[in-house]
Amino acid sequence: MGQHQFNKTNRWRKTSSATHLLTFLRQTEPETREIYRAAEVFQTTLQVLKTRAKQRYKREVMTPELLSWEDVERIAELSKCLPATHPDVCQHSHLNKYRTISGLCNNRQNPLWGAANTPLVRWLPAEYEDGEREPKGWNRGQLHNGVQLPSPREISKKILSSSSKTEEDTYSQLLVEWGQYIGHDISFTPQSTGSAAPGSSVDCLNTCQNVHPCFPIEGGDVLSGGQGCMPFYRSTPACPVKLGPDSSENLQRQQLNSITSFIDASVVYGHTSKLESFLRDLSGLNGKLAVNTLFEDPKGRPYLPFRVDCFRAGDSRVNEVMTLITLHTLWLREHNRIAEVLKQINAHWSPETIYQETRKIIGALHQIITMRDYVPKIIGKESFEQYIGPYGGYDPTVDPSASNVFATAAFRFGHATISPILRRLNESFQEHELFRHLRLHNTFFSPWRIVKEGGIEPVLRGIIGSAAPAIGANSLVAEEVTERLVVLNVPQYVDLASLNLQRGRDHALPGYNSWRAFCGLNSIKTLDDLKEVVRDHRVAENILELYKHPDNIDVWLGGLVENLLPGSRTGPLFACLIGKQMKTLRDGDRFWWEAEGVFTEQQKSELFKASVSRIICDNSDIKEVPADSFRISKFPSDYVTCGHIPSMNLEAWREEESRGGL
Ligand code: HEM
Ligand SMILES: [Ca+2]
Repeated sequence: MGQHQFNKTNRWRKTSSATHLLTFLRQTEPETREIYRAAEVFQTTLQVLKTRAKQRYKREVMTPELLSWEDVERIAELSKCLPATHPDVCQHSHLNKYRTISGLCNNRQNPLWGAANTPLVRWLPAEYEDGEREPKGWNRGQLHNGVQLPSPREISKKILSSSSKTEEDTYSQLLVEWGQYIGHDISFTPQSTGSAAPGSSVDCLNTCQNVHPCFPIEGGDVLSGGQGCMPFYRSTPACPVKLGPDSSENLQRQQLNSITSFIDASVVYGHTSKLESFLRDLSGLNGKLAVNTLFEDPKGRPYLPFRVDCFRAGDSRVNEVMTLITLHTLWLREHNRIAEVLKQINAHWSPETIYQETRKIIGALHQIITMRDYVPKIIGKESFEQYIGPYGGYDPTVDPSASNVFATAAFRFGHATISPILRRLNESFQEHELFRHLRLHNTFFSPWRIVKEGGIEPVLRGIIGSAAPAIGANSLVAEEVTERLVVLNVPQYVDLASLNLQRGRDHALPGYNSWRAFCGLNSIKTLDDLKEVVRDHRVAENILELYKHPDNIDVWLGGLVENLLPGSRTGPLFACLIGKQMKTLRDGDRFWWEAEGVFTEQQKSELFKASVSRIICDNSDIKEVPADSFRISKFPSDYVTCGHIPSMNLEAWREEESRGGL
């Protein structure tokens, strides 16, 4: 612990509770902001014209009825919101060796597929209230299937929020944490901020009216900040990917994914050159990532670098919870460890080659751990075979972009698996004497706790040494996140379950039944049908009582309460949607670790030896681990020493000097 620490500590004390600190967190990159400002101008212009037309003709008028395609193109041009042109640089041979940082050109025919700052794709058409951009629930009093939609906060309180969670007996907390971590490699949907909407002077924190970009959540309770509703910012719109008579879908509001959808360790390296440069140790000439220059852990191991007083990593959500910081820190260390070994093996490699080769390995490890160790436990072995199956090589016809329903509903299944307690364990895997367990809300945006409270080890032991919460139909989303969640730009507690439901409506996701049909599952027509598929009869009754019509059930809620498939943590709908998405992320990725020509056979067999347990052994003070850290094991009887955990032999990366690097 350096002497700097104490000065820094005071600074933390003063600022950690201040809301302005939050503006440094979950921040979107300037590139993303520019894109969504243009999209806001474009969408707002169309909206204004549409509203005028509605007043005049006394009915809903769709944009193609109102404007010619030339008009639309002109508006897009003036808004600087033209479809992104395809760069014709994708044939360059240097794009064969390593991924671009933005994901561009992964697919040579469709360079934007899976790239950062492209729209979330639709697997089913959007269902806006006005057909184009007003979400369901926007026009109060508007009926859906003859009834009004229930308020997300009411649904949350009556069905989702739970004060207790039981533990399950198979998996460790790592299964939950890996879900959040890898979700942050796949999608990040940026939100508009109050100032983003051109010409709008409305402050979303102080209004209960639906005025772009504010879509406040009604429900007059304690979370409403005294004004009767909870603030909510709509997700930013995307610019159209195509304009022309056959692309009316592009005139509908679409949402952005600001990061690469590929499982490419963008969580570690970022998704823009600027961020990547910040994260690299360019002056060290060693291919490593930059580390924190003010603090290191008690054993001299590095922390993530700071920006202001928060950690900075490839994904801006890193500070949200201490468990995320812990996983990010492990990967930073693993990069630097591998880079060092590769430099020893290939002394002739340039720093750039060391960096890129290490990045390639780290990307592959993210893919292996996700697809081999994580996904089958989530959707079950049978669904894995049904929706994903064995690898058959790169398929350039597959679009690997994240789908809207995956990011906005299916992969948020994880919110029902959040533990209300963060366990911090000592070397005997008992509650730490100095750093006690914490209620989850005390771990939000608390990077200082890692530095001041024993480094990552107490949290890491808690992640592998405590059981994941069981998923019960009547104990769904922990009160720690329905009553005490902290998010960017909102200086009061918010409710994650309400945000998820409102987000689904904001994005115009079709209802639960439409998605069941998409997955070939039967339609729910009656209470008895619902009772068949939902784990708990009382929950099924409550749902129909609130929604009144089964077609209105929000997809996130419906998916969440389904009977779990055997040996899985999801019901049939989410297993289908997650399975389909994972398949596209694998088959549509030219750099998938198993794709031909990406790694040699020998390298592949080394990569396959990797595991989270090994990464913990190599990059922390923990020297006894479970053989499989995703499974809960008894300490010490079922733990093994690190010497028994297989590790990659990086000799497989040795290259003759003549073949050179970059
Ligand atoms: C302590 C744990 C967690 C917290 C505090 C948290 C919090 C949040 C918040 C605030 C959002 C944005 C909500 C909105 O306004 O729409 C979000 C989005 C999301 N979360 Fe979580 N989450 C946690 C765990 C998880 C887990 C375990 C998973 C999955 C296994 C997950 C998957 C997602 C996904 C897929 C999104 C949407 C990402 C995007 O496209 O922007 N989260 N989460
Ligand atoms: Ca990614």
